[in-house]
Amino acid sequence: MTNSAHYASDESEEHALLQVEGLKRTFGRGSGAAVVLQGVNLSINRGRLVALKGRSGSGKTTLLNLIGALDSPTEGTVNFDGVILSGLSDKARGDIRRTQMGLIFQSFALFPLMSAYENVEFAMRIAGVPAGSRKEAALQALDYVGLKPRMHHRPFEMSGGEQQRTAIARAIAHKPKLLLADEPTAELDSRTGLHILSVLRNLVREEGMTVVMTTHDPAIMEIVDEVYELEDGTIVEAAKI
Ligand SMILES: Nc1ncnc2c1ncn2[C@@H]1O[C@H](COP(=O)(O)OP(=O)(O)OP(=O)(O)O)[C@@H](O)[C@H]1O
Repeated sequence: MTNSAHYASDESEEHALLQVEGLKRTFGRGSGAAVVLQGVNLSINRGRLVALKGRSGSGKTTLLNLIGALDSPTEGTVNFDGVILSGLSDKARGDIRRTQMGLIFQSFALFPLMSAYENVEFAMRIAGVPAGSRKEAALQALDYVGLKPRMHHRPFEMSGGEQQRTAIARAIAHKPKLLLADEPTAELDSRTGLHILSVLRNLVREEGMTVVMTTHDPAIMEIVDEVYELEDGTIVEAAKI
């Protein structure tokens, strides 16, 4: 990032990894338009584990997609590590997402014909990690989530928890600053879900990663540092724990 025009000028906000201001997202136009986010503000510092909660349809995934530069706001800004995402070209935004963020989806979204190792290695190729360091980084990430012994298995040969741990390994292998997870425990039984949460907790505690996840899961509230509650597209409660 060398284009200083995209850097935020406010020195006092320097420490926040993520600063969301006046974020609005409307889908459609005219009388059929759906206003899904109507002015969301939040500020998240490095090394925090953060939950976005709210009932179904409150706008959690929409907000996560905007933070992850998968979508563009109708109004407002997402400032990621000093860079206003909507001020960038599509390519520059994609580069930031691939190299500085990691994404985990509810449905794991693994390539079915690739082993766990190949899934992780392939994602690093996409993230532009040099060939010489991919193998070691993939093994390290798989080891971190406790999956090294099963790394040659393909998704259909793994349990749901193992698939989700593969998805986490894939999302962290390139050492992103920010990990975004959309309902990471939704498809899992409660015990497996707790295991996944402890992996996320450790990533924050031991690696200093910043994690933002959407959830309906009450167990998640037990382990997070901050909770933002969304209702009808606005934050109705923000709690630092
Ligand atoms: N591309 C789109 N076009 C039109 N409406 C959309 C689009 N994406 C989301 N919405 C609407 O925005 C609202 C919020 O959706 P969103 O997925 O952000 O909610 P959520 O809080 O994540 O819900 P859930 O907990 O069920 O996943 C919903 O009413 C949804 O129908």
